[in-house]
Amino acid sequence: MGLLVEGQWQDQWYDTKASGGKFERKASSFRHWLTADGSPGPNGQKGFKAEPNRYHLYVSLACPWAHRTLIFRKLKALEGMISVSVVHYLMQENGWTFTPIEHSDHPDWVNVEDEINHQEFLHQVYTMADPQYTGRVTVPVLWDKKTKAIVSNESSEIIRMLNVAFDHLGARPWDFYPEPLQEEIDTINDFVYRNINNGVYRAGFATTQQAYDEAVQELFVALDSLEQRLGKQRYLVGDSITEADWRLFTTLVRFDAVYVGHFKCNLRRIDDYPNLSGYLRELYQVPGVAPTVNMTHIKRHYYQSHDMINPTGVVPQGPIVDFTQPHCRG
Ligand SMILES: N[C@@H](CCC(=O)N[C@@H](CS)C(=O)NCC(=O)O)C(=O)O
Repeated sequence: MGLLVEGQWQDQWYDTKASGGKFERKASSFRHWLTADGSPGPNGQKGFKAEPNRYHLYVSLACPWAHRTLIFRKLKALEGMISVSVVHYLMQENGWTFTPIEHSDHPDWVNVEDEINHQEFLHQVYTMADPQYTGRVTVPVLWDKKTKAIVSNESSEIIRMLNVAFDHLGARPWDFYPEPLQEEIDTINDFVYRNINNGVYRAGFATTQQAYDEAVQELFVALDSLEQRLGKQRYLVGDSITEADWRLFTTLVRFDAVYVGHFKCNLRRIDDYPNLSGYLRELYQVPGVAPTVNMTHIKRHYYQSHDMINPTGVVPQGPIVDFTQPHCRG
């Protein structure tokens, strides 16, 4: 686990000393935009034109942020237009790697290889795009094969691009960010990001009791309020699935298996919330979503990569969770 400083890899963990034991996530660095015609995106940064077979996603199957982009690629039927490389689930002294995984007979086995740039480490892909890059080397990465550039490494923006940029090229016309709902989606996204998506990390990576206590309290107050909300409506915003649901889903699906134990988010399990657990199963059962969830990568990544939290690297066997049970929603 480390970062690049002026293009040089340095192995170091997050520094929480300066922030009183709190984990503070840094903003992503590459913020260009994919658009139908190559015009600049909403943030005014350089636009890249949507073209079939031009773009590539680097993801970790363990990572909740990267998982969002895989779900959008699947549901928007972009698999034939955007290729993918999966990194090894372990993130240690070299960060994300393409080291081959043994046990190819395992049912959750996937090929771990950079078939596009043939690199060994993801940080080498970052320095191909910017030889002087300083910052963290995170997934997901949206890569332009044509100009050998990183379009974006910010998942919330990549899913917005995938939502519309390829529609004229035959993507499935399923709009997860419809105009009349945008304000409400943005509001709930902010709440879910701070308290839940990033809230579990703020709890898990806290290095003082106070920072942990605060994060856990805020996390469960937020989950309790969403439990209420989902008692009155089927989805987070209105009566159809939106981007806000997928952003919450990737945290919920990891919660009982990883965040309860490894990140000590253990006041309650998602399974203890009738509405949230039914909602989670419903989203999991949307055709195409289940194959994007790889519990082997998820559990092994967290329990084996963070050795300051789990020095033995032992991965627990449970809990037994079955997202295929009836969801009883709607
Ligand atoms: N804001 C980014 C966050 C991505 C992120 O933090 N990914 C994690 C994996 S779950 C990562 O790659 N971490 C490596 C690091 O921080 O060095 C996004 O949503 O795309």
